[in-house]
Amino acid sequence: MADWRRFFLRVVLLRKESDHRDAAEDDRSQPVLPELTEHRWTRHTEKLVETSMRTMARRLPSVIAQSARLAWRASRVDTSVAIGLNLLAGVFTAFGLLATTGVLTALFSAGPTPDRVRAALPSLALVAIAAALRAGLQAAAGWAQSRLEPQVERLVELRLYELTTAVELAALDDSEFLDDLQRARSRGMMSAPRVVTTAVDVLTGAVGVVAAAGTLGVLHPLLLPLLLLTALPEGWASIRAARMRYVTELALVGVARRKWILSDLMADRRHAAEIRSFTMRGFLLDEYDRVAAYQRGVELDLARRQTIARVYGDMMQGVATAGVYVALGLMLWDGAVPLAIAGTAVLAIRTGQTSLANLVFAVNRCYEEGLYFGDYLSFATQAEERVAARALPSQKAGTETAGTEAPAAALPDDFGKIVVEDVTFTYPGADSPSLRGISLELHRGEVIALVGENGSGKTTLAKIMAGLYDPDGGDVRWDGVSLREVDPRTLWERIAVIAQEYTHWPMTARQNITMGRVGADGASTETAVLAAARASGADEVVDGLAHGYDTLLDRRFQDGAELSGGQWQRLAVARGFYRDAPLLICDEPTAALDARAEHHLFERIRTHADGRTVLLITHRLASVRHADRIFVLDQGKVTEEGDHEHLMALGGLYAELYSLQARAYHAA
Ligand SMILES: Nc1ncnc2c1ncn2[C@@H]1O[C@H](COP(=O)(O)OP(=O)(O)OP(=O)(O)O)[C@@H](O)[C@H]1O
Repeated sequence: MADWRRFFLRVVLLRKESDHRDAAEDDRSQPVLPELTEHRWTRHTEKLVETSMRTMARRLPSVIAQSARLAWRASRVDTSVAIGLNLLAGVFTAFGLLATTGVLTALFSAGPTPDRVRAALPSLALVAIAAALRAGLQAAAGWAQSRLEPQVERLVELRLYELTTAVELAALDDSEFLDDLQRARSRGMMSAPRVVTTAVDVLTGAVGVVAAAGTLGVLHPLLLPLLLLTALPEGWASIRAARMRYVTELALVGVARRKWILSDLMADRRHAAEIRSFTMRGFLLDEYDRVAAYQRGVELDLARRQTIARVYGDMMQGVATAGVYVALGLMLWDGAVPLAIAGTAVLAIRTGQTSLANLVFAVNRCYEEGLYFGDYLSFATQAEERVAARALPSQKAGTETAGTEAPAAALPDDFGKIVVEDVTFTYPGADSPSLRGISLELHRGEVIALVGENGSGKTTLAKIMAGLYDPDGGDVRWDGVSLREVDPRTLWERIAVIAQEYTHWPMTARQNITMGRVGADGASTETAVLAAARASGADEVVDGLAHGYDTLLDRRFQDGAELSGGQWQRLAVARGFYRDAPLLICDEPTAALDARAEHHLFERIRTHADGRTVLLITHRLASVRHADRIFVLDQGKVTEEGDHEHLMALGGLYAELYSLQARAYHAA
């Protein structure tokens, strides 16, 4: 944005704010919480405020081309019908106007009235046929246009979610990427059908203008500029009203965000208990009222100024129309145009006026939606690039996203040894590495424990071993096969992860265990579900549910059940056991479990969880003393390694932490 424009915009906004402060009825017009405006969320509004009609006209073709491509992909038939019928309707508009000349010529000719009317009938029939055909074509084109909307919507939504579920996990730790995703998901995705609709509106308006202008050109070349003269004031008024809306939106961005946050706090079930116990109701309602009062003031002012702009527009249009009629009168007087042509010209000018005003409005909307749709497109391109960068060579050939071809290297179904070699990793945007050269080995059938203080890197290492992040340096190999060389999905087929932060899936208890993976037949799936539930203690939870395994676990739905934190964790553990995977990664699997359930689970893990290899992360050190080997992590490095006895004899961090916990139990 040019500096002077930035300055001007700021002055406009500051002036508006001070106006509102002056006009405030009481001190409730200003919110008391801090400002929530963020530039990156307002960039398009700023752009719209400063965009001139010329810039819009210059950039519009590329927006229209984008929307045409999108519409074409969504439905070739509906796109062709919407465009083709609109063009045809334009032909009939022009045809109907020209036929009107015939009607008027007959009516204005000399002779008795019945004869004149009879003479006008053939042209009148043509006018009626043209009008009926035009209306029919426009209705059919409108139908195709509205059919396009849901198809475009489906296309862009599916594409977005294909990408969000395919990008590597690290992308979702990148705040820039997350911001772009938010923009694409909220306004960008919504704009896709709108950009297509408004592009068709631009076409409809343009066809109407061309039809009217063409007719006027045929009637008399001087009539053409008259059309522009009368239509411009209304176009000016509608653009000006839209600009005012953008400026107001810009000024209210912070206010609107605060309103959403407050309404979410007051209406969401998660906050309900705290609002009551901390007696926050009055404070929140008061703040909401202040924000709403401020917003109302600004919006009422907008309505007033928009009305004034429209009244000016209407007045100017009235003057221009009067001027046109005077000019037409003079042309008639002068004999430059016959009366019938002048009559048709009046009709053509009215048709052209409406179409031109619609066109200007549609151009403005199409450009606006195009800017937001641009967010969607740039996010999709960015995400596609990320997916392609992660894809293996064989996956890249001929595929847009990862996931349709065979992996470059085959991962063994089971393994003899997993080697982690000198792994380093820094989260996107983080200042320091979370892992600094970690090396360890896991042998088939072992129980390996990772221990260490908060933030030492245990979960990060587990995620790298689970193929959720690629290490920056070093490697993880399954019997010599590097995880970098395999399709991560083949790895995910061979591991089960009981994560530290797991999802409370709003599905049935059974689906929470199977997670879409069902066995060869219903009976074997049921047996596996029951075994996994027994192993984790989830069977006791399910026994207490109204519909057993078919109970929906979400209170937002009818008959949905609410589970406690520990009950959810039992289900998460059952999910891990249900996946019959050779490697089981358990990250704090007992944090919410009661003592009995915890003991039961660790017993199973100690006995190798039915033959699996287990990577266990826990702070309950009493539970790791039976692990085959224990790795102690400190600030992203392995500082101690060995079995319990060895580490206790070493007298290092493990011994210190273990003794601390042991003392706490014996203190009483
Ligand atoms: N998504 C993330 N983005 C940036 N930094 C992260 C992210 N997740 C973890 N970290 C950082 O990486 C370091 C290691 O975190 P990690 O979760 O691996 O520790 P941990 O040993 O599992 O801790 P805890 O015992 O508390 O679960 C920490 O300093 C943490 O702040």
